[in-house]
Amino acid sequence: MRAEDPAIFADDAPASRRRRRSLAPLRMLLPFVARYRGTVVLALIALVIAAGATLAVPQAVRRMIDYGFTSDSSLMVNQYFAMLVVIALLLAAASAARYYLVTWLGERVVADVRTAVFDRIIGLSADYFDRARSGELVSRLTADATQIKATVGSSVSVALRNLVLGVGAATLMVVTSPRLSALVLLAIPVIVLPLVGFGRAVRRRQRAAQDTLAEASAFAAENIGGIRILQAFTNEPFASRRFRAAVEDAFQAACVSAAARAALTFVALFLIFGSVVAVLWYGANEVLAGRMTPGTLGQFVLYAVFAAGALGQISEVWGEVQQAAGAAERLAELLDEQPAIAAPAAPVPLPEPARGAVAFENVTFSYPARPAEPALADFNLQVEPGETVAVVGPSGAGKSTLFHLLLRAYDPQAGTIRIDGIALPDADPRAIRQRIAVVPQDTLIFTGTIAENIRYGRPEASDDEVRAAAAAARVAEFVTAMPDGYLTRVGERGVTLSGGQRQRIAIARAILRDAPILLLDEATSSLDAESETLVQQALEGLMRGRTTLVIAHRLSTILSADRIVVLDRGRIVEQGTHRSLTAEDGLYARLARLQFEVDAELRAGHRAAVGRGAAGG
Ligand SMILES: Nc1ncnc2c1ncn2[C@@H]1O[C@H](COP(=O)(O)OP(=O)(O)OP(=O)(O)O)[C@@H](O)[C@H]1O
Repeated sequence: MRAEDPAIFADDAPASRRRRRSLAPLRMLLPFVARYRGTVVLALIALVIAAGATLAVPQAVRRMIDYGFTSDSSLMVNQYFAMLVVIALLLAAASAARYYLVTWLGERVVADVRTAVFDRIIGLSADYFDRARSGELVSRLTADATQIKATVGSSVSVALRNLVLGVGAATLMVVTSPRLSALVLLAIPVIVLPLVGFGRAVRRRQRAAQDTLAEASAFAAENIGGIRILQAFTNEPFASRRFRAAVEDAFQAACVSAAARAALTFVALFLIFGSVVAVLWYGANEVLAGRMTPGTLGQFVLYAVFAAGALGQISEVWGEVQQAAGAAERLAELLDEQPAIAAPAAPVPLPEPARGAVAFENVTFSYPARPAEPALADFNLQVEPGETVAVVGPSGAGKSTLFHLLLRAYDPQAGTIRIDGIALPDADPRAIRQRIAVVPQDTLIFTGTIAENIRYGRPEASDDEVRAAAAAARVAEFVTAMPDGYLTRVGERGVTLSGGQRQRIAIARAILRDAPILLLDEATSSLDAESETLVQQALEGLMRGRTTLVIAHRLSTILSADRIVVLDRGRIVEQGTHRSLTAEDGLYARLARLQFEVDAELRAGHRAAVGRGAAGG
């Protein structure tokens, strides 16, 4: 989707709204966690020690109440307090260790998940990106992954700690006073049943909140990406309104989710502590009747508070774990995505040395997004090694589609495409792409230095090779005038460079890549005469000795091509040289009259003006 048509946003539903109730999606994390078994075991040990130390506290408290205060010997009191200090020390050390280990695990796992998801995304083929929205993918990599970090790095450990503590406290409650415990047992269904119901509602609302947030992120990413177009169309108020609406939706969804969670917390805390008060009241009467010591009641109440607190905390993090299950599901969907185009089990190696022969044989292809409309129909074209073929034709004729198919972004539904005699599906797509250099119409410039941007053509190239490519592509001409030379930083997408400069960087990349086949999509944006001459010279250097398919927009390119192929609606309608095709007076002649001659006239006019200016100066 393009930045200039944000209206499409409104019609887009989020990629998936499947609702699942279970925690099963969290299973995807198992292989990631299993890599760090040692840490998991250490964390569990720390967890059990901390829980054990906590559970020892009420024992010490009972002794203190029953014997400590009544005994004449102050030695006993000292002993119990010393015991409490040791317990506190153990508790503190084990809790700190558990905190560190579990946080480490959370950070580690989420780093691994992020890397795995990113690797998977960049390995997917073009048809996936025809459907997907980059903003939403980024939101999954950031927001969803963070959610999982919170879960693995804290919620799960809180839940586990409270589970151990809760079970331990409950057992010790029974040991301390079976009668009071029976009373508590009666209260449990009263507590648990409403919690389960509320938990479901919370989960549903949280996934909704997360989905709306991803919507807002996708919208922001698209519009910031296309900020210049957005501003040029003065669509700021419109975009602002749309974003505000998306953010408000996210806010509303978050509020609903928070309200549900607040209600859950209210119900949980009130029911739990209400029950404790009831039990305490009963126990107090038992003590007054002399059926129980005050220390035992104190111990029981402490265990009950621990058990209740544990249950309360579990109910609180339960929502977070549910939320993480939603996030894990979204990431698992990405990890399960299979690229439509992958290397065969036993790829056929491309012949060495490369010759650069290209053949389209009876190729019929329609884009997956538009299956009824063939972009190429029964298309045949043989390009000899070293030959330059100019492809011309009206907009939408299928010119760029030829490039997509050669690069194996898509597979045709019928026919075969060969490079050096090997059918593309038989080879490794990466091996094919390594034989091809692309100079696109719009050069993608990354944030970084000019040298880094050129090196994109072949990351392992040496500094000298980068410099040589830059010189051949006439990049050197403008780089030497820049304050930091090749180390000058260019803004995101090259906003600090002119169109001609960006094109020359693209050419330098292709020169550095040094591939036998060159796919050149000439820029339509007109350059001034001087830039154009420089770009033209750079291109001539690049095309020499390579098989070149060029989507041509300039007369000079067409005149220097060995052959011109005229495409219309996915078929070749004419072939020949400029001279023969002009004589035919068909589609080419019409296009040439409309486009190329106008170009030539403009240039002639421009040169005359420059000449006059020079003469006058
Ligand atoms: N990713 C895509 N999904 C669906 N249809 C597509 C896709 N890309 C191109 N098309 C359609 O395929 C047809 C051929 O497009 P192609 O980009 O090859 O034309 P072109 O000759 O390069 O046009 P232009 O000169 O305007 O760039 C067009 O009808 C176009 O709308």
